[in-house]
Amino acid sequence: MLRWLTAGESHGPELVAILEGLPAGIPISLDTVREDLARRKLGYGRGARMKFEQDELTFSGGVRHGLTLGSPVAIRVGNTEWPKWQEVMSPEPIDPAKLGRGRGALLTRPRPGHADLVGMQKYGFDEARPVLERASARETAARVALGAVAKAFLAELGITTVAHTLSIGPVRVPEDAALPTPADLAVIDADPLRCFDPETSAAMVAEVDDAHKTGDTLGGVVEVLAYGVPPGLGSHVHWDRRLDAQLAAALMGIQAIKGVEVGDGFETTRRRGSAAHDELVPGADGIERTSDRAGGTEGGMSTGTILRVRAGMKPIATVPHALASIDVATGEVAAAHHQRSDVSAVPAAGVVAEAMVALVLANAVLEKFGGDSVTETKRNLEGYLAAIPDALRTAGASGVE
Ligand SMILES: Cc1cc2nc3c(=O)[nH]c(=O)nc-3n(C[C@H](O)[C@H](O)[C@H](O)COP(=O)(O)O)c2cc1C
Ligand SMILES: C=C(O[C@@H]1CC(C(=O)O)=C[C@@H](OP(=O)(O)O)[C@H]1O)C(=O)O
Repeated sequence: MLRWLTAGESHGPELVAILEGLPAGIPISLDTVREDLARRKLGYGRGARMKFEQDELTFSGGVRHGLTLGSPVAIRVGNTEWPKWQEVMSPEPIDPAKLGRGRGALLTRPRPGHADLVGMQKYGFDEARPVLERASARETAARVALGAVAKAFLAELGITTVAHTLSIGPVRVPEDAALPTPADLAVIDADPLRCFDPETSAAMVAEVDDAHKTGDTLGGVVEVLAYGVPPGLGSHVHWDRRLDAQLAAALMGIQAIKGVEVGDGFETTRRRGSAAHDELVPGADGIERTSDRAGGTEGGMSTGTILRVRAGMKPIATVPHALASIDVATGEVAAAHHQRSDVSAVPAAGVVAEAMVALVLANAVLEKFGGDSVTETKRNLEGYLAAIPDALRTAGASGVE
Protein backbone atom coordinates (compact mmCIF):
# COMPACT_ATOMS: atom_id res chain seq x y z
CA MET A 1 0.00 0.00 0.00
CA LEU A 2 1.18 3.49 -0.84
CA ARG A 3 0.65 6.19 1.77
CA TRP A 4 1.32 9.87 1.37
CA LEU A 5 1.12 12.96 3.55
CA THR A 6 1.90 16.61 3.08
CA ALA A 7 2.49 19.36 5.64
CA GLY A 8 3.19 23.06 5.48
CA GLU A 9 1.43 26.39 5.16
CA SER A 10 1.17 28.67 2.16
CA HIS A 11 3.54 31.29 3.61
CA GLY A 12 5.51 28.96 5.86
CA PRO A 13 9.19 28.13 5.35
CA GLU A 14 8.50 25.02 3.30
CA LEU A 15 6.15 22.23 2.32
CA VAL A 16 7.09 18.72 3.34
CA ALA A 17 5.82 15.60 1.58
CA ILE A 18 6.30 11.91 2.32
CA LEU A 19 5.51 8.93 0.10
CA GLU A 20 5.74 5.56 1.82
CA GLY A 21 5.47 2.11 0.23
CA LEU A 22 7.27 2.54 -3.10
CA PRO A 23 9.61 -0.25 -4.21
CA ALA A 24 13.36 0.19 -4.53
CA GLY A 25 15.08 0.85 -7.84
CA ILE A 26 12.87 3.57 -9.35
CA PRO A 27 15.02 6.08 -11.24
CA ILE A 28 14.21 9.57 -9.96
CA SER A 29 16.05 12.87 -9.92
CA LEU A 30 15.44 16.30 -8.46
CA ASP A 31 15.33 17.61 -12.03
CA THR A 32 12.35 15.36 -12.83
CA VAL A 33 10.45 16.65 -9.81
CA ARG A 34 11.52 20.22 -10.57
CA GLU A 35 10.11 19.96 -14.10
CA ASP A 36 6.68 19.03 -12.77
CA LEU A 37 6.76 21.82 -10.20
CA ALA A 38 7.60 24.26 -12.99
CA ARG A 39 4.68 22.91 -15.07
CA ARG A 40 2.32 23.56 -12.13
CA LYS A 41 3.22 27.26 -12.20
CA LEU A 42 2.31 27.66 -15.84
CA GLY A 43 -0.94 28.94 -17.22
CA TYR A 44 -2.32 32.14 -18.63
CA GLY A 45 -4.29 33.87 -15.90
CA ARG A 46 -2.19 32.86 -12.90
CA GLY A 47 -1.32 35.59 -10.43
CA ALA A 48 1.94 37.42 -9.70
CA ARG A 49 2.98 35.03 -6.94
CA MET A 50 3.82 32.33 -9.51
CA LYS A 51 6.49 34.62 -10.96
CA PHE A 52 8.34 35.79 -7.88
CA GLU A 53 8.11 32.72 -5.66
CA GLN A 54 10.55 29.88 -6.28
CA ASP A 55 10.27 26.25 -5.15
CA GLU A 56 13.49 25.09 -3.48
CA LEU A 57 13.63 21.35 -3.76
CA THR A 58 15.48 18.73 -1.72
CA PHE A 59 15.14 14.99 -1.17
CA SER A 60 15.35 14.46 2.58
CA GLY A 61 15.16 10.68 2.36
CA GLY A 62 14.37 7.60 0.32
CA VAL A 63 16.61 8.27 -2.70
CA ARG A 64 20.27 7.37 -3.21
CA HIS A 65 22.34 7.82 -6.36
CA GLY A 66 19.26 8.52 -8.44
CA LEU A 67 17.26 5.46 -7.33
CA THR A 68 14.59 4.94 -4.69
CA LEU A 69 15.68 2.83 -1.72
CA GLY A 70 12.28 1.37 -0.78
CA SER A 71 12.26 3.61 2.31
CA PRO A 72 9.88 6.58 2.59
CA VAL A 73 10.63 9.23 -0.03
CA ALA A 74 10.67 12.59 1.74
CA ILE A 75 10.66 15.82 -0.25
CA ARG A 76 11.08 19.38 0.95
CA VAL A 77 9.73 22.24 -1.17
CA GLY A 78 11.25 25.38 0.33
CA ASN A 79 9.57 28.72 -0.14
CA THR A 80 11.84 31.61 -1.18
CA GLU A 81 9.31 34.15 0.13
CA TRP A 82 9.75 32.91 3.71
CA PRO A 83 11.98 35.80 4.88
CA LYS A 84 9.04 38.21 4.33
CA TRP A 85 6.70 36.02 6.39
CA GLN A 86 8.94 34.96 9.26
CA GLU A 87 7.11 37.04 11.83
CA VAL A 88 3.57 36.51 10.55
CA MET A 89 4.08 32.75 10.40
CA SER A 90 6.59 32.35 13.24
CA PRO A 91 6.23 28.95 14.96
CA GLU A 92 7.54 30.64 18.12
CA PRO A 93 5.33 32.98 20.15
CA ILE A 94 5.73 36.55 18.95
CA ASP A 95 5.10 40.00 20.43
CA PRO A 96 1.60 40.96 19.14
CA ALA A 97 2.84 44.55 18.71
CA LYS A 98 4.96 43.26 15.80
CA LEU A 99 1.82 42.15 14.00
CA GLY A 100 -1.46 43.95 13.38
CA ARG A 101 -0.29 45.88 10.32
CA GLY A 102 0.63 45.01 6.72
CA ARG A 103 1.10 41.28 6.23
CA GLY A 104 0.34 40.67 9.89
CA ALA A 105 -3.05 42.47 9.87
CA LEU A 106 -5.87 40.36 11.25
CA LEU A 107 -8.01 38.90 8.46
CA THR A 108 -11.48 39.48 9.88
CA ARG A 109 -13.37 39.75 6.56
CA PRO A 110 -13.78 36.07 5.57
CA ARG A 111 -13.76 35.41 1.83
CA PRO A 112 -16.85 33.64 0.47
CA GLY A 113 -15.99 30.41 -1.33
CA HIS A 114 -12.95 29.85 0.91
CA ALA A 115 -12.42 27.84 4.08
CA ASP A 116 -12.16 31.12 6.06
CA LEU A 117 -15.48 31.45 7.93
CA VAL A 118 -16.28 27.82 8.64
CA GLY A 119 -12.62 27.17 9.51
CA MET A 120 -12.76 29.97 12.10
CA GLN A 121 -15.98 28.50 13.55
CA LYS A 122 -14.62 24.97 13.62
CA TYR A 123 -11.08 25.61 14.92
CA GLY A 124 -11.91 28.52 17.21
CA PHE A 125 -9.94 31.31 15.53
CA ASP A 126 -10.98 34.99 15.48
CA GLU A 127 -9.31 35.66 12.12
CA ALA A 128 -8.85 33.70 8.90
CA ARG A 129 -5.03 33.57 8.62
CA PRO A 130 -4.61 30.30 10.56
CA VAL A 131 -7.21 28.69 8.28
CA LEU A 132 -6.35 30.04 4.85
CA GLU A 133 -2.66 29.25 5.20
CA ARG A 134 -3.34 25.53 5.00
CA ALA A 135 -6.47 25.69 2.83
CA SER A 136 -4.44 27.43 0.11
CA ALA A 137 -3.58 25.49 -3.01
CA ARG A 138 0.09 26.27 -2.37
CA GLU A 139 -0.06 22.79 -0.82
CA THR A 140 -0.57 21.27 -4.27
CA ALA A 141 3.16 21.86 -4.94
CA ALA A 142 3.83 19.08 -2.41
CA ARG A 143 1.36 16.76 -4.12
CA VAL A 144 2.84 17.45 -7.54
CA ALA A 145 6.30 16.61 -6.14
CA LEU A 146 4.99 13.25 -4.88
CA GLY A 147 3.13 12.71 -8.15
CA ALA A 148 6.41 13.10 -10.05
CA VAL A 149 7.85 10.20 -8.07
CA ALA A 150 4.70 8.11 -8.63
CA LYS A 151 4.91 8.86 -12.35
CA ALA A 152 8.55 7.69 -12.44
CA PHE A 153 7.41 4.38 -10.91
CA LEU A 154 4.52 4.01 -13.37
CA ALA A 155 6.79 4.81 -16.31
CA GLU A 156 8.91 1.76 -15.39
CA LEU A 157 5.74 -0.31 -15.96
CA GLY A 158 4.82 1.38 -19.24
CA ILE A 159 2.08 3.54 -17.69
CA THR A 160 2.12 7.22 -18.68
CA THR A 161 -0.23 10.13 -18.00
CA VAL A 162 -1.14 13.39 -19.65
CA ALA A 163 -3.52 16.13 -18.53
CA HIS A 164 -4.96 18.90 -20.66
CA THR A 165 -7.49 21.69 -20.35
CA LEU A 166 -10.91 20.90 -21.82
CA SER A 167 -12.68 24.13 -20.96
CA ILE A 168 -12.23 27.58 -19.44
CA GLY A 169 -15.54 29.13 -18.41
CA PRO A 170 -17.89 28.62 -21.38
CA VAL A 171 -15.08 28.03 -23.93
CA ARG A 172 -14.68 24.33 -24.62
CA VAL A 173 -12.59 22.05 -26.83
CA PRO A 174 -14.88 20.54 -29.54
CA GLU A 175 -16.45 17.22 -28.52
CA ASP A 176 -14.82 15.38 -31.44
CA ALA A 177 -11.27 16.74 -30.91
CA ALA A 178 -8.46 14.16 -30.90
CA LEU A 179 -7.22 12.95 -27.51
CA PRO A 180 -3.65 13.94 -26.71
CA THR A 181 -1.08 11.27 -25.84
CA PRO A 182 1.88 11.59 -23.46
CA ALA A 183 4.01 12.36 -26.56
CA ASP A 184 2.03 15.61 -26.84
CA LEU A 185 2.93 16.76 -23.33
CA ALA A 186 5.54 19.30 -24.47
CA VAL A 187 3.06 20.85 -26.93
CA ILE A 188 0.39 21.03 -24.22
CA ASP A 189 2.80 22.58 -21.69
CA ALA A 190 3.82 25.18 -24.28
CA ASP A 191 0.21 26.27 -24.75
CA PRO A 192 -0.81 29.23 -22.53
CA LEU A 193 -3.85 27.33 -21.23
CA ARG A 194 -2.44 23.80 -21.54
CA CYS A 195 -5.07 23.23 -24.22
CA PHE A 196 -4.36 20.78 -27.04
CA ASP A 197 -6.56 22.57 -29.57
CA PRO A 198 -4.89 25.84 -30.75
CA GLU A 199 -8.12 27.47 -31.93
CA THR A 200 -9.89 26.81 -28.64
CA SER A 201 -6.79 27.98 -26.77
CA ALA A 202 -6.94 31.37 -28.51
CA ALA A 203 -10.58 31.73 -27.50
CA MET A 204 -9.66 30.76 -23.94
CA VAL A 205 -6.97 33.47 -23.81
CA ALA A 206 -9.59 36.03 -24.91
CA GLU A 207 -11.96 34.75 -22.21
CA VAL A 208 -9.28 35.13 -19.51
CA ASP A 209 -8.45 38.65 -20.76
CA ASP A 210 -12.10 39.58 -20.60
CA ALA A 211 -12.55 38.23 -17.07
CA HIS A 212 -9.37 40.03 -15.99
CA LYS A 213 -10.63 43.32 -17.44
CA THR A 214 -13.90 43.07 -15.54
CA GLY A 215 -12.23 42.10 -12.24
CA ASP A 216 -13.62 38.61 -12.44
CA THR A 217 -12.38 35.00 -12.35
CA LEU A 218 -12.94 31.76 -14.24
CA GLY A 219 -13.14 28.02 -13.67
CA GLY A 220 -13.03 25.15 -16.13
CA VAL A 221 -12.53 21.46 -16.73
CA VAL A 222 -9.33 19.41 -17.03
CA GLU A 223 -9.00 15.89 -18.33
CA VAL A 224 -6.38 13.34 -17.30
CA LEU A 225 -5.56 10.42 -19.57
CA ALA A 226 -3.52 7.42 -18.52
CA TYR A 227 -2.04 5.16 -21.18
CA GLY A 228 -0.68 1.66 -20.66
CA VAL A 229 -2.84 0.85 -17.62
CA PRO A 230 -3.21 -2.94 -17.34
CA PRO A 231 -6.68 -4.48 -16.89
CA GLY A 232 -7.72 -5.33 -13.35
CA LEU A 233 -6.52 -2.42 -11.16
CA GLY A 234 -9.08 -1.74 -8.43
CA SER A 235 -11.93 -4.12 -7.66
CA HIS A 236 -15.69 -4.56 -7.89
CA VAL A 237 -15.88 -6.31 -4.50
CA HIS A 238 -16.02 -3.32 -2.16
CA TRP A 239 -16.82 0.39 -2.58
CA ASP A 240 -13.51 1.69 -1.37
CA ARG A 241 -11.55 -0.69 -3.59
CA ARG A 242 -13.18 0.63 -6.76
CA LEU A 243 -10.59 2.42 -8.90
CA ASP A 244 -13.16 4.95 -10.12
CA ALA A 245 -14.09 5.79 -6.52
CA GLN A 246 -10.44 6.28 -5.59
CA LEU A 247 -9.83 8.49 -8.61
CA ALA A 248 -12.92 10.58 -7.83
CA ALA A 249 -11.86 11.08 -4.20
CA ALA A 250 -8.32 12.01 -5.21
CA LEU A 251 -9.51 14.56 -7.77
CA MET A 252 -12.20 15.95 -5.48
CA GLY A 253 -9.48 16.42 -2.87
CA ILE A 254 -7.89 19.15 -4.99
CA GLN A 255 -8.82 22.66 -3.85
CA ALA A 256 -11.75 24.11 -5.87
CA ILE A 257 -12.62 20.88 -7.71
CA LYS A 258 -16.40 20.55 -7.56
CA GLY A 259 -17.15 17.75 -10.00
CA VAL A 260 -15.51 14.61 -11.37
CA GLU A 261 -16.43 12.55 -14.41
CA VAL A 262 -15.13 9.14 -15.45
CA GLY A 263 -15.20 8.64 -19.21
CA ASP A 264 -18.18 10.38 -20.78
CA GLY A 265 -19.56 10.92 -17.26
CA PHE A 266 -22.76 12.96 -17.11
CA GLU A 267 -23.10 12.90 -20.90
CA THR A 268 -23.70 9.14 -20.57
CA THR A 269 -26.80 9.81 -18.47
CA ARG A 270 -28.41 11.62 -21.42
CA ARG A 271 -27.92 8.64 -23.77
CA ARG A 272 -29.98 5.49 -24.19
CA GLY A 273 -28.32 2.29 -23.00
CA SER A 274 -27.77 1.10 -26.55
CA ALA A 275 -25.57 4.15 -27.20
CA ALA A 276 -23.98 4.48 -23.77
CA HIS A 277 -21.64 1.50 -23.43
CA ASP A 278 -18.61 -0.04 -25.12
CA GLU A 279 -19.63 -3.18 -26.99
CA LEU A 280 -17.34 -6.21 -27.17
CA VAL A 281 -16.41 -7.68 -30.55
CA PRO A 282 -13.82 -10.27 -31.62
CA GLY A 283 -10.63 -8.82 -33.09
CA ALA A 284 -7.46 -10.25 -34.62
CA ASP A 285 -5.53 -9.89 -31.32
CA GLY A 286 -8.34 -10.62 -28.88
CA ILE A 287 -11.56 -9.04 -27.66
CA GLU A 288 -12.00 -5.42 -28.75
CA ARG A 289 -14.25 -2.64 -27.46
CA THR A 290 -16.05 -0.69 -30.16
CA SER A 291 -15.76 2.62 -28.27
CA ASP A 292 -14.27 4.06 -25.07
CA ARG A 293 -17.22 5.78 -23.49
CA ALA A 294 -16.64 4.26 -20.06
CA GLY A 295 -13.22 5.92 -19.82
CA GLY A 296 -11.25 2.78 -19.04
CA THR A 297 -13.05 1.36 -16.01
CA GLU A 298 -15.87 -1.18 -15.65
CA GLY A 299 -17.09 -2.42 -12.29
CA GLY A 300 -14.50 -0.31 -10.48
CA MET A 301 -11.61 -1.99 -12.35
CA SER A 302 -9.36 -0.71 -15.11
CA THR A 303 -10.21 -2.35 -18.43
CA GLY A 304 -6.80 -1.99 -20.07
CA THR A 305 -7.99 0.78 -22.38
CA ILE A 306 -7.11 4.48 -22.00
CA LEU A 307 -8.15 5.75 -18.59
CA ARG A 308 -9.99 9.06 -18.93
CA VAL A 309 -11.14 11.20 -16.00
CA ARG A 310 -12.19 14.83 -15.73
CA ALA A 311 -12.22 17.36 -12.93
CA GLY A 312 -14.32 20.53 -12.90
CA MET A 313 -12.86 23.55 -11.12
CA LYS A 314 -15.01 26.38 -9.81
CA PRO A 315 -14.02 29.98 -10.62
CA ILE A 316 -11.38 31.40 -8.25
CA ALA A 317 -13.18 32.60 -5.13
CA THR A 318 -10.97 35.60 -4.34
CA VAL A 319 -12.71 37.71 -6.95
CA PRO A 320 -10.91 41.05 -7.51
CA HIS A 321 -14.32 42.67 -7.79
CA ALA A 322 -14.60 41.74 -4.11
CA LEU A 323 -17.53 39.64 -2.90
CA ALA A 324 -19.73 40.68 0.00
CA SER A 325 -18.65 39.68 3.49
CA ILE A 326 -18.93 40.72 7.13
CA ASP A 327 -16.12 42.11 9.25
CA VAL A 328 -16.44 39.65 12.12
CA ALA A 329 -14.48 42.01 14.41
CA THR A 330 -17.15 44.74 14.11
CA GLY A 331 -20.20 42.89 12.75
CA GLU A 332 -20.35 45.39 9.90
CA VAL A 333 -20.96 44.67 6.26
CA ALA A 334 -17.63 44.71 4.37
CA ALA A 335 -15.95 43.65 1.15
CA ALA A 336 -14.13 40.32 1.43
CA HIS A 337 -10.38 40.42 2.00
CA HIS A 338 -8.51 40.59 -1.31
CA GLN A 339 -4.81 41.01 -1.86
CA ARG A 340 -4.26 39.44 -5.27
CA SER A 341 -5.46 36.31 -6.99
CA ASP A 342 -5.34 34.17 -10.07
CA VAL A 343 -7.95 34.88 -12.79
CA SER A 344 -7.88 31.18 -13.51
CA ALA A 345 -5.74 28.33 -12.21
CA VAL A 346 -7.29 25.63 -14.40
CA PRO A 347 -4.05 24.76 -16.27
CA ALA A 348 -2.25 24.32 -12.93
CA ALA A 349 -5.14 22.21 -11.63
CA GLY A 350 -4.55 19.89 -14.61
CA VAL A 351 -0.96 19.29 -13.52
CA VAL A 352 -2.16 18.64 -9.96
CA ALA A 353 -4.87 16.27 -11.27
CA GLU A 354 -2.22 14.37 -13.25
CA ALA A 355 -0.21 13.95 -10.02
CA MET A 356 -3.25 12.72 -8.08
CA VAL A 357 -4.15 10.20 -10.78
CA ALA A 358 -0.54 8.96 -10.80
CA LEU A 359 -0.59 8.49 -7.02
CA VAL A 360 -3.88 6.54 -7.18
CA LEU A 361 -2.61 4.35 -10.03
CA ALA A 362 0.73 3.72 -8.29
CA ASN A 363 -1.17 2.58 -5.20
CA ALA A 364 -3.50 0.36 -7.26
CA VAL A 365 -0.51 -1.20 -9.07
CA LEU A 366 1.20 -1.98 -5.77
CA GLU A 367 -1.98 -3.48 -4.32
CA LYS A 368 -2.33 -5.80 -7.30
CA PHE A 369 1.31 -6.61 -8.04
CA GLY A 370 3.26 -5.75 -4.88
CA GLY A 371 7.04 -5.85 -5.10
CA ASP A 372 9.85 -4.55 -2.90
CA SER A 373 11.93 -3.78 -5.95
CA VAL A 374 10.60 -2.34 -9.17
CA THR A 375 11.97 -5.44 -10.96
CA GLU A 376 9.74 -7.61 -8.79
CA THR A 377 6.68 -5.44 -9.51
CA LYS A 378 7.43 -5.68 -13.24
CA ARG A 379 7.85 -9.47 -13.08
CA ASN A 380 4.53 -9.86 -11.23
CA LEU A 381 2.73 -7.66 -13.75
CA GLU A 382 4.17 -9.58 -16.71
CA GLY A 383 3.26 -12.92 -15.09
CA TYR A 384 -0.31 -11.78 -14.51
CA LEU A 385 -0.75 -10.56 -18.09
CA ALA A 386 0.76 -13.74 -19.53
CA ALA A 387 -1.63 -15.87 -17.43
CA ILE A 388 -4.81 -14.29 -18.84
CA PRO A 389 -6.33 -17.07 -20.99
CA ASP A 390 -6.53 -16.44 -24.74
CA ALA A 391 -10.34 -16.53 -24.65
CA LEU A 392 -10.38 -13.56 -22.23
CA ARG A 393 -7.51 -11.61 -23.71
CA THR A 394 -8.30 -8.05 -24.82
CA ALA A 395 -6.56 -6.52 -27.81
CA GLY A 396 -4.12 -3.78 -26.97
CA ALA A 397 -4.38 -4.54 -23.25
CA SER A 398 -1.42 -2.90 -21.72
CA GLY A 399 1.66 -4.47 -20.36
CA VAL A 400 5.28 -3.68 -19.86
CA GLU A 401 7.52 -3.54 -22.93
C1 LIG B 1 -3.64 25.38 -8.49
C2 LIG B 1 -4.69 26.13 -7.74
C3 LIG B 1 -4.54 27.51 -7.55
C4 LIG B 1 -5.51 28.23 -6.86
N1 LIG B 1 -5.35 29.58 -6.73
C5 LIG B 1 -6.32 30.29 -6.10
C6 LIG B 1 -6.23 31.72 -5.99
O1 LIG B 1 -5.28 32.35 -6.45
N2 LIG B 1 -7.23 32.37 -5.37
C7 LIG B 1 -8.31 31.71 -4.84
O2 LIG B 1 -9.20 32.34 -4.32
N3 LIG B 1 -8.42 30.37 -4.92
C8 LIG B 1 -7.45 29.65 -5.53
N4 LIG B 1 -7.58 28.28 -5.60
C9 LIG B 1 -8.75 27.62 -5.00
C10 LIG B 1 -8.82 27.68 -3.48
O3 LIG B 1 -7.67 27.12 -2.89
C11 LIG B 1 -10.07 26.94 -2.98
O4 LIG B 1 -11.19 27.35 -3.69
C12 LIG B 1 -10.30 27.20 -1.51
O5 LIG B 1 -9.23 26.67 -0.75
C13 LIG B 1 -11.63 26.64 -0.98
O6 LIG B 1 -11.73 25.26 -1.19
P1 LIG B 1 -12.90 24.63 -2.03
O7 LIG B 1 -13.07 25.48 -3.26
O8 LIG B 1 -12.45 23.25 -2.39
O9 LIG B 1 -14.14 24.65 -1.20
C14 LIG B 1 -6.64 27.55 -6.31
C15 LIG B 1 -6.77 26.16 -6.50
C16 LIG B 1 -5.82 25.46 -7.22
C17 LIG B 1 -5.99 23.97 -7.42
C1 LIG C 1 0.82 29.91 -3.93
C2 LIG C 1 0.11 29.19 -4.78
O1 LIG C 1 -1.19 29.40 -5.09
C3 LIG C 1 -1.94 30.25 -4.28
C4 LIG C 1 -3.22 29.53 -4.01
C5 LIG C 1 -4.24 30.41 -3.43
C6 LIG C 1 -5.42 29.77 -2.82
O2 LIG C 1 -6.22 30.48 -2.17
O3 LIG C 1 -5.59 28.56 -2.98
C7 LIG C 1 -4.13 31.78 -3.47
C8 LIG C 1 -2.97 32.46 -4.05
O4 LIG C 1 -2.05 32.78 -3.02
P1 LIG C 1 -1.90 34.29 -2.51
O5 LIG C 1 -3.25 34.65 -1.95
O6 LIG C 1 -0.84 34.25 -1.46
O7 LIG C 1 -1.53 35.05 -3.72
C9 LIG C 1 -2.21 31.57 -5.01
O8 LIG C 1 -1.02 32.18 -5.42
C10 LIG C 1 0.71 28.08 -5.51
O9 LIG C 1 -0.06 27.43 -6.25
O10 LIG C 1 1.93 27.82 -5.35
